[in-house]
Amino acid sequence: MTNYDYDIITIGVGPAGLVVSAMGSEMGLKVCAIEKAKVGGECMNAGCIPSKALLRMAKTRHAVTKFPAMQMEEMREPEVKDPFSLIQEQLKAVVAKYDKKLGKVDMVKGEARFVDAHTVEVDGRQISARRIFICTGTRPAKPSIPGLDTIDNLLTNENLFHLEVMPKSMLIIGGGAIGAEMAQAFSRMGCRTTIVQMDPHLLPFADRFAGELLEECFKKEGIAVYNSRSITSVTKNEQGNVVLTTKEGETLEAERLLLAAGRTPVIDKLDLEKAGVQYTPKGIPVNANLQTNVPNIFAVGDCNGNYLFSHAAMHQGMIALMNIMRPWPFKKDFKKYVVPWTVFTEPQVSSVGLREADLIAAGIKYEVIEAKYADYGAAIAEQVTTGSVRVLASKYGKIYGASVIGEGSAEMINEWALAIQKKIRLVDIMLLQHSFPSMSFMNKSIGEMWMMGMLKNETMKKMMTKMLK
Ligand SMILES: Cc1cc2nc3c(=O)[nH]c(=O)nc-3n(C[C@H](O)[C@H](O)[C@H](O)COP(=O)(O)OP(=O)(O)OC[C@H]3O[C@@H](n4cnc5c(N)ncnc54)[C@H](O)[C@@H]3O)c2cc1C
Ligand SMILES: NC(=O)c1ccc[n+]([C@@H]2O[C@H](COP(=O)([O-])OP(=O)(O)OC[C@H]3O[C@@H](n4cnc5c(N)ncnc54)[C@H](O)[C@@H]3O)[C@@H](O)[C@H]2O)c1
Repeated sequence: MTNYDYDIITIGVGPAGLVVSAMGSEMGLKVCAIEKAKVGGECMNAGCIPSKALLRMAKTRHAVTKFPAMQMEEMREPEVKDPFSLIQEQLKAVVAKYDKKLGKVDMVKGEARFVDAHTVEVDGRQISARRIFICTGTRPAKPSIPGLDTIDNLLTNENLFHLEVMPKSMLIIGGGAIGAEMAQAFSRMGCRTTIVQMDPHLLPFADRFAGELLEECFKKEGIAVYNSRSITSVTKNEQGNVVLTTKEGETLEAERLLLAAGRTPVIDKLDLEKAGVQYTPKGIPVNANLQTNVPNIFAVGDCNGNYLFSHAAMHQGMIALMNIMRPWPFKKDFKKYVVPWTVFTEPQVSSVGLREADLIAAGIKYEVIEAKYADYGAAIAEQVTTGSVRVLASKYGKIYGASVIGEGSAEMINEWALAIQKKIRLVDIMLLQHSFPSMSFMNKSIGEMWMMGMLKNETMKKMMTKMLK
């Protein structure tokens, strides 16, 4: 048997690489983790965590606007000082926690590239392993917009959280998850934000109604949204401001420009050809076990182009690792697990399972059951009446998909994820007591609404009347 330096090498230590490395070493494997930048990857350093820190600050500042409605004296929104240095401080504490988890892992700092299917090179040092996990993530995609390359102070998620001062105004190319979250965060921190995107509604990956509702909320807060736009140029004017023009006739100007127009996999410098690993512009294709076309090489997380979320990356890492330990009949197919997601705007927008468009395309008959926050006593009393829980289900209560827009949605969606994954039906949700007055009580209401619908059916009515007599 060939001797290798390690059982496992992970290239990249973001959420995917962290899970593979930490779990692998906990399982007793000899693990080497290679990271060219910072442990924690995009998520911890330039993605989920700093963006949520900023959103929280923004929410706190914005809360002042709600004072009069709560019988408190009206106040001006407080001046913003230096949120970005605070965020960088907070990140150090977050990353330190994760660093600890890698206690027994041999960490190598540098950029890895393949030498062959079992060997990588980092700064001239060759390291071999029985199995190699590529966990290299993505970087911001750069659409071919005339003039984009001339914007010397272009913002992306990579430098956004290192700003020294809050800009007065910002144009955002993209109305997806990053564009929407950052538009609201910056706007609430006092920066006038404008979204310009080519898709017809915000959060193009969500059901249309979700994007439209979010846009309505954004407009009330003064965030401008331009959908279905074709950007013809971006330039800088004499004042140093960015000027963006569209084919539809707008000329928009702002101090800064944030690019949030999707992602590109970070695979170009890996020398994948030397290992024989196939790839496409969307990422490295993998099978159900997360193996590439070269069986001892795995591609886990964003770099394989499936579901670009941290929880999905971590889950894939766990599944891939479990699969290498399991004999064939017991291997798990990573695509069989549902992937809930949340966009952390206010209202939060969450979804899991099939969307209406998916059901229509597949020719599956479905019913829509919707419970509105505006009809729920606790939400009325707490003044959080925007949004709804909306479930797509069969007539007999099989749950296909759910979205929750509103207060507490990031927590509430996980119940629907469990229901879909474990094939729990609406009757079971109805029969589960939910603490009251939690927002997730509305999940139970959906079960009750479904049952009421069933009882309207003539056959059911007759049956019930007979039984009652
Ligand atoms: C602004 C923003 C907000 C986000 N918010 C959320 C959120 O709220 N929830 C959520 O689920 N997801 C969120 N995401 C997405 C999330 O960040 C990604 O899905 C997640 O980070 C992917 O994890 P990963 O491990 O696959 O890759 P990454 O986190 O990108 O990590 C890849 C690592 O590999 C390293 N690397 C690359 N090439 C090499 C090489 N050749 N050698 C050595 N190291 C290498 C990189 O330096 C990096 O550290 C957000 C993203 C952004 C940009
Ligand atoms: N809360 C979360 O879970 C969260 C938060 C942020 C990011 N993310 C992840 O990060 C990934 C990247 O987010 P993103 O917002 O960059 O991408 P996205 O794929 O969500 O949205 C891309 C946006 O860019 C626009 N766009 C693309 N090219 C354009 C062009 N030439 N002109 C105008 N508009 C253009 C699209 O219309 C769309 O609005 C997402 O896939 C998401 O999974 C997740």
